[in-house]
Amino acid sequence: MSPRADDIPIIDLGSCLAGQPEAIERAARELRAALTEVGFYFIVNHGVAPDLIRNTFHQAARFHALPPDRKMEVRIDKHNVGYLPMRGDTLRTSTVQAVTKPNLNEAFFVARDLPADHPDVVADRRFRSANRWPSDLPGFREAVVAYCDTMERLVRRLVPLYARALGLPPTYFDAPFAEPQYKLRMTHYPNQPALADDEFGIAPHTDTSFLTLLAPNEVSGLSIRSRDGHWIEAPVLPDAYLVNGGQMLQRWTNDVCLATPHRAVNRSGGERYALAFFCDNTIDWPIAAVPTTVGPDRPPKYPTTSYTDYMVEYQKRTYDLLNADAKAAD
Ligand SMILES: O=C(O)CCC(=O)C(=O)O
Ligand SMILES: [Fe+2]
Repeated sequence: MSPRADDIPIIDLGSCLAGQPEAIERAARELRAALTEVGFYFIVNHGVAPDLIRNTFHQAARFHALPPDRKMEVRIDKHNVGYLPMRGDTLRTSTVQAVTKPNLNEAFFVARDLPADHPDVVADRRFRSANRWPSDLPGFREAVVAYCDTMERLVRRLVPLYARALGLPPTYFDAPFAEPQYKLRMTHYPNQPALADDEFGIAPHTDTSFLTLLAPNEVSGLSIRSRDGHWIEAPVLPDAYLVNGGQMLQRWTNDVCLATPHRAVNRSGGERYALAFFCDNTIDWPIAAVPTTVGPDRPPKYPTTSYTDYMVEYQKRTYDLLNADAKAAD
């Protein structure tokens, strides 16, 4: 049995990142179990410097401490970058339960920091925009970009394990993840002392991602719905990233891997911040079930899609604010 924190497996990346073949195969076996039975796992010895993580949490707090009008200057746009105000989204897409109340959080979203003269930025290509950085917040952009670069490197080291976990050659995901699409969500959850019935910091949902990297959080509040339907509080495990699969992973694996519902409520008595790095394949890569997850008895459950098509539809259903903007533009 591999180690677990409550019901969530812990995968030690130390020796696999050092390239030991047996360690890679063992981690791949543990990863398969995690992805198919739980949908969440912790990673330890991931190589991300604690100072970098601490500083990125600090940057999240710095951003959210800005006056509201400063934050509204970088209000979220159709590319899903920028500031999402408190109660700015309702997770209507949730298959977990009917969600009617908007989320009690505010968030700042960052994507790959494309230069203003990048052809996709110039063309205003959906989800390939320049980021919306706040003015007069020295060092913020550099720190956040450094964090995203580190997360991207970690994903590059994880995808060979995903390939092995799925019985594929280790290089299988290298090309689809050559330039991954990603979003860093820097979320602020105010303390919620009295919990209204269906009001959450973030309501029960599954992520859209292939994988999400949740930075080690000292403040608890996240719960995960187990397959038998009860909610498990995610333990606070110092220095461990918590990783989960989302809807894109289900599509890539024909539902062999789980997208496990989760939710967060901050009852810590203080502020809670979260750093969620949602990562997907290169924007144009066709998203279809990998060969080891289909067969005569297991036909593909989903039509082939693309990041853009999928996210356009998802956003329409999720973001109140964008919908209001779109209506105003009609
Ligand atoms: O706040 C957390 O710990 C998790 C956040 C989350 O699930 C999300 O942003 O999708
Ligand atoms: Fe999530």
